[in-house]
Amino acid sequence: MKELALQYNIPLPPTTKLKLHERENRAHFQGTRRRCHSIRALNYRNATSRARTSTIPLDVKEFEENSQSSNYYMRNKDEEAYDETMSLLSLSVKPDRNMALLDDYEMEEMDIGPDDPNHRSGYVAVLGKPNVGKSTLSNQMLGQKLSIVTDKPQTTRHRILGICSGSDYQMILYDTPGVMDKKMHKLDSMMMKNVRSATFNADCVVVVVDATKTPQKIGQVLEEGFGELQDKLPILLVLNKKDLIKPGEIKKKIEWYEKFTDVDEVIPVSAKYGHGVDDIKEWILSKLPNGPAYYPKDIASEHPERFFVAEIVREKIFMQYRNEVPYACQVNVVSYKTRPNAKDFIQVEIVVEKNSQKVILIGKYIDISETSWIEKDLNPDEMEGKALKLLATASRLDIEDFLQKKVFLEIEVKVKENWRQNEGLLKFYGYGGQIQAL
Ligand SMILES: Nc1nc2c(ncn2[C@@H]2O[C@H](COP(=O)(O)OP(=O)(O)OP(=O)(O)O)[C@@H](O)[C@H]2O)c(=O)[nH]1
Repeated sequence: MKELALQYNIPLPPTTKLKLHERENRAHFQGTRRRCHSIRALNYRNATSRARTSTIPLDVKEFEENSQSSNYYMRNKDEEAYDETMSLLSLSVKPDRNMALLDDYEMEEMDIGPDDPNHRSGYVAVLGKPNVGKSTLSNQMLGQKLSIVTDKPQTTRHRILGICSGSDYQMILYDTPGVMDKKMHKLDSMMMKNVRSATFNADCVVVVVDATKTPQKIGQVLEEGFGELQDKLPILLVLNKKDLIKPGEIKKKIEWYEKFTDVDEVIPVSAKYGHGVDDIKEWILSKLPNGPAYYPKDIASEHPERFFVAEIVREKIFMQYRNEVPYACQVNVVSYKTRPNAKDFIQVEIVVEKNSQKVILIGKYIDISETSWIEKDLNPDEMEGKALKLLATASRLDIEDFLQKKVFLEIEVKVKENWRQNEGLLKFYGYGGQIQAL
């Protein structure tokens, strides 16, 4: 009956549909469990009736129409209001725990025990200034790389949701963009708004600071994170990069933070080397409320695969180019086709603000100051036009490693003047708190 309904695209009650989706996912990701980046949020449900392959990207107009209907749905949690065409994933809605309820077969399959009164679950917002190591720490806690890590500040643009599960707990981490002093573009303001909505859902907050820097009050970080929120959440201050300073200095800095900030605890760590990460987990667990899991335990993120594909390409851009160019790039996966007897076909566009940036990305001429990939003994003339090819190869290898399968990757560079100031485009690119679900 359910299969027939799906076949003829007859709307099903949301819960049924969600369960069907879970089964599809389980079959699809057989053998690659830990890499399953499935989606189970409340407002993703109707995307389940579409094929996993999505070829036609939404345009800005369609996006706006859909986001309106999804807001409508959020206001009226009434199944009649469910819009069959919507395929947007809201990053600010906490899923209903009941939506994750599974049948016996699924519980057994996913290694979830029966109702455990001591089970804990909740949301954790990871906040801090740019480049302090938030993404490195989140990746360490998750045990896999979900957020991109570079030596350049402000590389995290979206809130990355990572799910870390154990037999008796589930912590859902929001790795947020670094809190900035100055907001240069509309993009920066929208990113900061998203930082705030991460704490809106959170049960506790982890503020990361750089141990090599002079201690600083964390007021701005908390203000950006909490906004108008009245209730103060438990706050842990993580003194990161302890490997770079002397033990005596660590002690002094811990004392300073304990004395001059209003945090519940200070823990020194070295996220890069995994030192102290278990202490952070232990602190978080002590703050999470009792309750069942929000997501099945084998799921690592709520974001779709195409989101991570775009993030991988963005990371490679940061590694290959210098100065302003990486910051002016927006990466979109415009088409992702899974093909049964061929490699997956992924089409990516990189949007830049000026033609001069496009020229640098493609590598039509080489400006040593803008690129970091050029090797000293290579003649720049020989490299002409090869920059994009190098970028595509580096990206493809990482995407294949991430997806655990071979892909065909095509990258195109486009110019959209001042996209970082264009609110409509920014929302379309996911900075308004909603990303395209497929
Ligand atoms: N030595 C050392 N380096 C670290 C440590 N943690 C992070 N780093 C480095 O610090 C740099 C920034 O790390 P990220 O994790 O990208 O920092 P972030 O806070 O997420 O940065 P934004 O995207 O700007 O918000 C990278 O080069 C990391 O390798 C650490 O414990 N020790």
